[in-house]
Amino acid sequence: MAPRVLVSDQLSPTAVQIFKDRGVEVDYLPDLGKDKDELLAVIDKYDGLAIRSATKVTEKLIGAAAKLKVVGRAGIGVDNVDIPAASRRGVVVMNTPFGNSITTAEHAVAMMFALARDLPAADRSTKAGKWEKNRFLGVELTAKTLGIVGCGNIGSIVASRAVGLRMKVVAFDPFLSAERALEMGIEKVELPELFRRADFITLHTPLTDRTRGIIDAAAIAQMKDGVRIINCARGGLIVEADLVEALKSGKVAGAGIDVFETEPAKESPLFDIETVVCTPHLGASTEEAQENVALQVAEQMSDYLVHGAVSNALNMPSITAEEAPILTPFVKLAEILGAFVGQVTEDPIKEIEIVFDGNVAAMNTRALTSAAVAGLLKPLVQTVNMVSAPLMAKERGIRISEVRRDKSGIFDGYVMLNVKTERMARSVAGTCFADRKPRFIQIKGINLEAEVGRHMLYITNRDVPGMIGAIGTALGRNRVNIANFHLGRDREGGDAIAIIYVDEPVAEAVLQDLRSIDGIVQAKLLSFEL
Ligand SMILES: NC(=O)c1ccc[n+]([C@@H]2O[C@H](COP(=O)([O-])OP(=O)(O)OC[C@H]3O[C@@H](n4cnc5c(N)ncnc54)[C@H](O)[C@@H]3O)[C@@H](O)[C@H]2O)c1
Ligand SMILES: O=C(O)CC[C@@H](O)C(=O)O
Repeated sequence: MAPRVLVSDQLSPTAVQIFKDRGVEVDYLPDLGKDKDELLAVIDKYDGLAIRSATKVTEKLIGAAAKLKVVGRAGIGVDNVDIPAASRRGVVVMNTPFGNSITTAEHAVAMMFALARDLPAADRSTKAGKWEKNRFLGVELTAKTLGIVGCGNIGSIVASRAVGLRMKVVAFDPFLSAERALEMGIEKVELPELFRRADFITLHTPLTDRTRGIIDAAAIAQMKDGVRIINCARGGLIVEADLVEALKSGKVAGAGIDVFETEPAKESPLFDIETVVCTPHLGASTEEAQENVALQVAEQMSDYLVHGAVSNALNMPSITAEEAPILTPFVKLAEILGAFVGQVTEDPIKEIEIVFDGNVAAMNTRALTSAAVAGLLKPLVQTVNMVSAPLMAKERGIRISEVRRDKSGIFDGYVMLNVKTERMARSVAGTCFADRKPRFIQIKGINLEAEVGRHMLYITNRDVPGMIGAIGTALGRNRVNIANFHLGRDREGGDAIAIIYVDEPVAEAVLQDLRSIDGIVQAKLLSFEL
């Protein structure tokens, strides 16, 4: 029987045609995504669901979707899809990472012009017959400083346009290397400096725990008087109440807002402020971008449903059916090693070397490398996947190399990740035993053997008596249950590490408590998707 796909958001007709051409039955019901109950009632009939941002793919919806195999997002952001829930149910989630980047960058640039010359207000006033020539005194963009927060696909396109407009561009992005910034003709700065120097600030990060509320009252206080702020990325990056206050006081001279804390935004205090230009999440809305993303999502979903081929999946590696049983645990291992380094590293990464030792060297190391790089980039680039990770690393000027070598130690095979940042080198190695469970076997050159858990404490300390007791007491005092405790040290009395597998995530206050123990150098909470 032919697979059946539901398109529940507005998508270009190209998508429907492609599904049909590829032998996939398709129901195009572009308003269904807005009606949660109706969607819930019919979703069990479909193998695929093609969406934009209106359809919310919740755990409940996935639970009701008995046949669902793939969700295809015609666009970039997947914050409307519960990916862990989809993964748990074996539903592949795909997006189209580059199809609307130019269009969205152009929207941000359009916002910048609109703010610089007060275009919407001038339009309203002129059409009202007021001819207020003296009221609208704009500012030039030439020679002004644009601060870009998040310089990935879209941010770097905005940068290139702004450079063409003869603006000075400063960018903050932990994954932007100084070399890449130089290549683009922009300056890499830290966030406080960007706030201090920018006349215009534009946001192009995903919405993550680290970026939520990145523009709040405290951030605005550091900015120039009269700064103009643009958000064509995600609502939630700006604390809207704080922005409203700053607009009212005149500290912020204008704001271009395409995305809102709550969408659809039918009302907002921002709407009452004359210097705010709002659009209803139109960043990706051009004929070209919608054509690109519709075509791409329909091709990808059809390929998966008809041939089992996977591309641009956020929760599944691209692996053939034959290699899957052997490779899958090592793909997870590689991703975990990457996630370990990604979570403990704050500097821009310059080099990643992946060593495949023993029997691992004979596997599909490309998939393993992609998984390691995806794991490494994930704490910052939420939507990275195994397909996009190598390209994203390249765009960020990160050099990747692979080393394959014969068995060199007691393990039949293992994977080691050596990462160089601008300031330091890091190394972590792991393997899978017959039980297919990933284990850390070496961190910073220190041997240990630690099964990987969802929540782990990574502690570095001096090798002195009493550390285990002190750590255990601090965790007990804070009612943190220890599932497993692993230790290692480089030499007697030297540097030591502890990897502690805990049942629940640990609060920052507990980490502070641990850090206050004499002899502890650092304590971090790490999370892994298992
Ligand atoms: N308005 C729209 O219609 C529309 C359309 C497309 C994309 N988007 C949104 O635009 C955003 C950017 O998309 P993209 O394709 O450029 O993504 P991307 O992943 O290519 O780039 C995001 C960049 O943000 C950086 N970053 C992550 N955390 C950061 C932090 N704390 N501080 C500074 N930088 C940080 C990452 O290193 C990365 O380079 C996403 O939120 C996406 O959902 C909106
Ligand atoms: O589908 C849209 O209109 C918005 C898409 C955009 O938010 C994205 O993340 O790609």
